[in-house]
Amino acid sequence: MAVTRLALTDFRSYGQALLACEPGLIVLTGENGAGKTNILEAVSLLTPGRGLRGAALSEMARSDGPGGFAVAARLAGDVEIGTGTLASAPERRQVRINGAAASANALSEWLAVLWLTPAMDRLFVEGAGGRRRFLDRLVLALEPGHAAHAARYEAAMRARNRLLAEERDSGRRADPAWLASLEAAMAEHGAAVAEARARTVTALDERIARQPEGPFARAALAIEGGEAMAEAALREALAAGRARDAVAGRTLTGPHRADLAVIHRAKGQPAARASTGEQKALLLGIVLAHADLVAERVGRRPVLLLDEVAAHLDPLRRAALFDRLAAGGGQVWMTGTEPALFEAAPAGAQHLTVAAGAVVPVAHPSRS
Ligand SMILES: Nc1ncnc2c1ncn2[C@@H]1O[C@H](COP(=O)(O)OP(=O)(O)OP(=O)(O)O)[C@@H](O)[C@H]1O
Repeated sequence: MAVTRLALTDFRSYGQALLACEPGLIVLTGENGAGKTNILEAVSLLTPGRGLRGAALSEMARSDGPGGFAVAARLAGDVEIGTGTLASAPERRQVRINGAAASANALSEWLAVLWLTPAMDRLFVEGAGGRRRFLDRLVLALEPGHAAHAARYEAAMRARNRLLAEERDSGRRADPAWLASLEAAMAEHGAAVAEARARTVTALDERIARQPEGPFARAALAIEGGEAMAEAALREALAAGRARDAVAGRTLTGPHRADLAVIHRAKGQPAARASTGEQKALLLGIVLAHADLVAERVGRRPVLLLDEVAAHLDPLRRAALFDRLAAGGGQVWMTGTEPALFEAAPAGAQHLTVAAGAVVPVAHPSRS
């Protein structure tokens, strides 16, 4: 899996930008605010969801542009995918695959993208939502249908919550058949979501356990909470929980309550208690092991976006990362302010400089 060409139109700081991309390591350097993360965000939008900043679509259109933006990519194998908005509907995401309109969830059939950003440094210490989104992205790379199940589950849950709130506020009984059909949809898609997450976590945990202890601390993974239930049990639990959920104003049972528990394997301690550096190494270890797992199972390595990761690694771990990236293959986008950080990057890496809304190739820093 690789992006071979990336075209941005009125996206963030870019008016027009066109990038011919190599299939291996792509290094983007430039000063603070130059637009490096914007490029990674553009690539992250070629998958379902809101991209690596989790931002609103209207924020992504260039602020002094005409409104609306486009991110278009050619993938290895000459598939064309693209996404963006129109000025007339700045919050409505448009997706095209090979020239035809498509749903955002359909993008996962073509490309899997995983990312690590500075904001994710707090993934283990903040709320479960971020870890769930991270987990779902790991799952999506292995099971492209996951996004559709998750979206249908959420849509049915929102409709049920609304119905229960109306019943509570008006005192008029909601149509029980309508509630039951929403709960049936939640149970069907919720069970599929929980099962797919469990498969991914089990496979990834086993894979990490088999690896020798190395420069990136090994994690043990498990799913906590959310009471993973089979379809029938989830349907019954939802039906039994109507009154309680109406009072709470939200659904209190189901896979939307699950959390990804991460343990520092060697220390047997929750990741949240590990040092900042250890937490980064744990995350990186998970993402690298996952890329190997996907390559083995799906036959294609996901695209990795590593935003400002190199700067936070000591020289030993940085060299180890470059070694692993070179050994694994696959397309990896990395950013940093200093070209010197990438002196030990594998031969064949593509080095680009980002400045003033443009992206230009540069000679490898060690050779310039
Ligand atoms: N919608 C927008 N329209 C125009 N410019 C924008 C928009 N959104 C963000 N920017 C600009 O993009 C720049 C940030 O780019 P980006 O985050 O990619 O920088 P960076 O090179 O990754 O920097 P750093 O090294 O500090 O992380 C800022 O100057 C910001 O003002």
